[in-house]
Amino acid sequence: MPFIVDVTALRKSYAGGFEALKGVDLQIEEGEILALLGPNGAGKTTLISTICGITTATSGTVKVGGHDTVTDFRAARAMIGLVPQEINLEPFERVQNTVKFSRGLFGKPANPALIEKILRQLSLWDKRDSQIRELSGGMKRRVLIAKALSHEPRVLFLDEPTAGVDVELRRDMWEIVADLKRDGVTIILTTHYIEEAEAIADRVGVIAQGEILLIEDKEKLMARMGKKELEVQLSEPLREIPSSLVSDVLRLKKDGSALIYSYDTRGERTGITKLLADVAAAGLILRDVETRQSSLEDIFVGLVHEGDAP
Ligand SMILES: Nc1ncnc2c1ncn2[C@@H]1O[C@H](COP(=O)(O)OP(=O)(O)OP(=O)(O)O)[C@@H](O)[C@H]1O
Repeated sequence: MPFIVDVTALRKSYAGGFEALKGVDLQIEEGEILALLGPNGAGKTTLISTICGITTATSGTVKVGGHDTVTDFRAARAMIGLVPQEINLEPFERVQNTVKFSRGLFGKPANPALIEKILRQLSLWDKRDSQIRELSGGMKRRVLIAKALSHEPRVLFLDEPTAGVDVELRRDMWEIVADLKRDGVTIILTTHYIEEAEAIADRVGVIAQGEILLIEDKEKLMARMGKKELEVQLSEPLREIPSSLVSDVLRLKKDGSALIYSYDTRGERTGITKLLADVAAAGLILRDVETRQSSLEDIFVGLVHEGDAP
């Protein structure tokens, strides 16, 4: 099946010569949720804006639903819904009218039943006659999503949908995204919140300094790069690791209360039995042991940090 979004060798230099995208390739399958993670200034918004045809690429091609976003702009744009980072709504307009108007801009005939469905899905139906200025920040974000969905796009871009919203609303947003996926909408979102990618994405892309450093199925990524740690809590804190135990995979917790042992979950042997025997032989008394899996956050920080290296 052809990709619903197909980006090839995309470059963008802004006036002044700053290269915000340095040859990005990105293929997205219909119906998936892709989370793009990256530090400030990585190029996430530039990438989304270029795919949506709001920013002009310096070179490279973008196809959405098989339509080139330059030579076949209208057909490509009709397939795309974009929820921008900034709230750019008309304060005196009413919710329902704003959403209807957005649909009209795409030359689509009025469809009150669809607008009602969208407003209900986003819990905005009760607010349909409110003026935008009367809404809370979270409600305004929902209106942005409703506008973006009004022309029935197949691909929805959400640029930091939950930046600055409270925990409850963030969870509501995640449910909204899951609902849209069930309706078959492909979703690409940018985020600074790793737990957001962990919670909702099928695939995760990491972008830094205008390049995609990695793009992979979330579960596989976590299994492949995941390391485990064993924390051996001691009954008496230590000042330093006893010489018989010194190794590159063992470190002392800052307060000296525990030894932290890293091991690879894929290895045939974890080395834990030997470690515990060595700990006992060194005369240390254990209080407790705990294991933990490294998170997407550890993976992300490691990658972006590597990207900074000269
Ligand atoms: N119109 C512009 N003119 C010149 N430089 C720009 C312009 N827009 C963005 N940039 C630069 O391009 C780089 C990428 O910006 P972009 O907004 O795409 O990053 P981002 O990953 O979305 O960041 P954030 O997470 O902070 O939103 C930044 O260094 C930014 O300063």
